[in-house]
Amino acid sequence: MAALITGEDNSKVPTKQRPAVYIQRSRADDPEYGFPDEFIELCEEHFDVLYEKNITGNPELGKRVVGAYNRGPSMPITIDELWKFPNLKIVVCSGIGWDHIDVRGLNAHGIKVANNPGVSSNAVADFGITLMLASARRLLEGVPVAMGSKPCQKFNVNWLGNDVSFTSLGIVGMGDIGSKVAKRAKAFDMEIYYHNRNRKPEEEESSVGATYCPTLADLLPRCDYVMITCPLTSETEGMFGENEFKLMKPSATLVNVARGEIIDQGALYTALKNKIIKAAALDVTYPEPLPRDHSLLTLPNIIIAPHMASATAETRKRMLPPLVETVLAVVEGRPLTNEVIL
Ligand SMILES: O=C(O)C(=O)CO
Repeated sequence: MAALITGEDNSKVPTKQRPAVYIQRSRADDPEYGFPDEFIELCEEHFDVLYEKNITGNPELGKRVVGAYNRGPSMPITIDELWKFPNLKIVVCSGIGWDHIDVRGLNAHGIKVANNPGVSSNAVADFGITLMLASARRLLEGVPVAMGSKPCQKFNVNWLGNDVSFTSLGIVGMGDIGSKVAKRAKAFDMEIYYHNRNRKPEEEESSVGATYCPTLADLLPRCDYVMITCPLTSETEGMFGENEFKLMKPSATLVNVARGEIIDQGALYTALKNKIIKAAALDVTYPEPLPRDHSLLTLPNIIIAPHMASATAETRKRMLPPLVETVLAVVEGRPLTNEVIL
């Protein structure tokens, strides 16, 4: 087994010349963050391992780094951070999103970028449905009253929420996550509409029976719930603004499990405050977290989660082997199926 390099202890620098990987932050730094120990162990089967805090002490090892692992959008990896790895070939994002990585900048230095698609789609789809149900059934208003953190006088009010079953859902972004949301929503007998760059006949012809909407203007007026599941790109940034909220039903709820920047948050505040739309349920915002005095946090008709849609123990475990496999493929000159190509 290769030595695990731990910052201060440079006596453990391995002598065996094999490729190395850089892990942006490891559990060795803080057990609440970063990649689990299991990932380090998987990496060690093939590579020597370098962490951010011991780069300076290990120039020789830095030269052997071929792959760098990025923890996620909360920790963007910068070109400045990577200059000590002259032989770096690839930056691998732990999740699906790669919008926090300067793909063009890295490509210009001959460094590829890859993401980790597929493995977290079920968890993210589950969470989108969770947010939709929690918002519709006023879960976050009721629970603190029942559990004692809010005054109990309201205990016996009617707690009237709204139905989800037999309503309509608009899915914005019919990729793997959108498709899994559609299947789940069908089990609630929801009418499914979708908007996507490309039409997806399989979603229309399957039992989901989704209806394609070529524009948001077609989709929004028809939907009781709208869920954003598309990537953040220059086309989708700010896609939901004042005009889109006006096109939505006043009884509609917007759910976002994609990226905060897809919604113009100022316009969302105005739409929720003035009841242009009924509610929002977000797993993502910008920045994350929102400053404690942010206007969105003053509204009663919003739920905000801490970007936790993919956070299940099983999903996080499944995410690990493909990360190792991606760098191995590069080392062995095999084709990549998950390279981010712009
Ligand atoms: O995988 C990602 O990029 C996510 O943000 C999951 O929530």
